[in-house]
Amino acid sequence: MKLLMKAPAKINLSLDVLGKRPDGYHEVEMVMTTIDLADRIELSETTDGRIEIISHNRFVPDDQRNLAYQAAKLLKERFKIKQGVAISIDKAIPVAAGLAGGSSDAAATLRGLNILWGLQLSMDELADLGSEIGSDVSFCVHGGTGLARGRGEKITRLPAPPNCWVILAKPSIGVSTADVYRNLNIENIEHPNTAAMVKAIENQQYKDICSHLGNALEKVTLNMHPEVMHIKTQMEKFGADAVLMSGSGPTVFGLVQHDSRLQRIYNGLRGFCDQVFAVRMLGE
Ligand SMILES: C[C@@](CO)(OP(=O)(O)O)[C@H](O)COP(=O)(O)OP(=O)(O)OC[C@H]1O[C@@H](n2ccc(N)nc2=O)[C@H](O)[C@@H]1O
Ligand SMILES: Nc1ncnc2c1ncn2[C@@H]1O[C@H](COP(=O)(O)OP(=O)(O)O)[C@@H](O)[C@H]1O
Repeated sequence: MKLLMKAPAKINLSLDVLGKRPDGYHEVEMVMTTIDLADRIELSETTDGRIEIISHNRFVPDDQRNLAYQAAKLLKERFKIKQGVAISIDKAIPVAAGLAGGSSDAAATLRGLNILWGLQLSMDELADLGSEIGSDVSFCVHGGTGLARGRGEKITRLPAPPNCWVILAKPSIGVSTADVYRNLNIENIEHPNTAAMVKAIENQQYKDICSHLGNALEKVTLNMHPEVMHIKTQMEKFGADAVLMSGSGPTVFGLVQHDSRLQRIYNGLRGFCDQVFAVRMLGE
């Protein structure tokens, strides 16, 4: 049997870091939402018991380092599954971009194998398992919009934000999440207002969402990679309503409601940036 799964990217509308934990991770508060930029994952049952990764993207590992591989291994071992699976990854989400592509592939693999192997696990149980693979996997299991706490694995669902376009531009550099957290100075963080962002979403106030976009990691990545600042400035200049870096970066996203302005921003960015996308939020 074969199963085709959609693995959407996320953006962080708000990302706050509250402190460093004894386990080396950081305590965070993040408002995240999935967007209609997605990898496609095809899961095919095999009888040889092996887990195989098929990917034609040179930045995506095709062995046990792949987060989708780790998701399959976790379920196979925990539930003593004899069958194998071939996982084919058709990559649309830029890699190491702050868009959780790898985490979303892992989440889609968990959701898909839950069906293929008849495990009957709830979304909460799958999200708990996902947190063993990476901090963003729990959110990606649920998708939609959510408030993430802890190291990112404690999820409270939120309603869909009001309709708007999301324009993404990824400079041609990859950023290591671990490096960004390592270079963060805990004493000198500009904290976004998470509660105000949650309220803006609950009240469907697009303008308030725009004014409360904020990311405590942005300054760190901007210092490491000045080209990210250039993209931010250009996106603002071309007329986005609000602009922010997603996650640990380097992808920058802009929000805009009017179609005419969307075209202008898209064309302007394409003039100097190879990877530009205009997508919708997926909502709840
Ligand atoms: C920054 C964020 C925001 O959504 O996303 P990305 O930019 O990676 O998309 C996440 O916090 C990233 O989540 P994820 O990429 O799953 O992180 P993990 O694999 O768990 O951790 C990678 C490394 O980041 C650091 N890390 C991660 C999460 C966290 N709350 N505190 C940390 O200090 C740790 O050094 C860890 O070794
Ligand atoms: N399925 C996957 N897709 C992309 N990258 C993966 C995957 N599995 C493991 N990786 C590794 O994870 C790293 C971070 O990838 P990604 O999830 O795209 O970035 P981010 O954490 O910035 O959102 C990559 O450099 C890559 O080596």
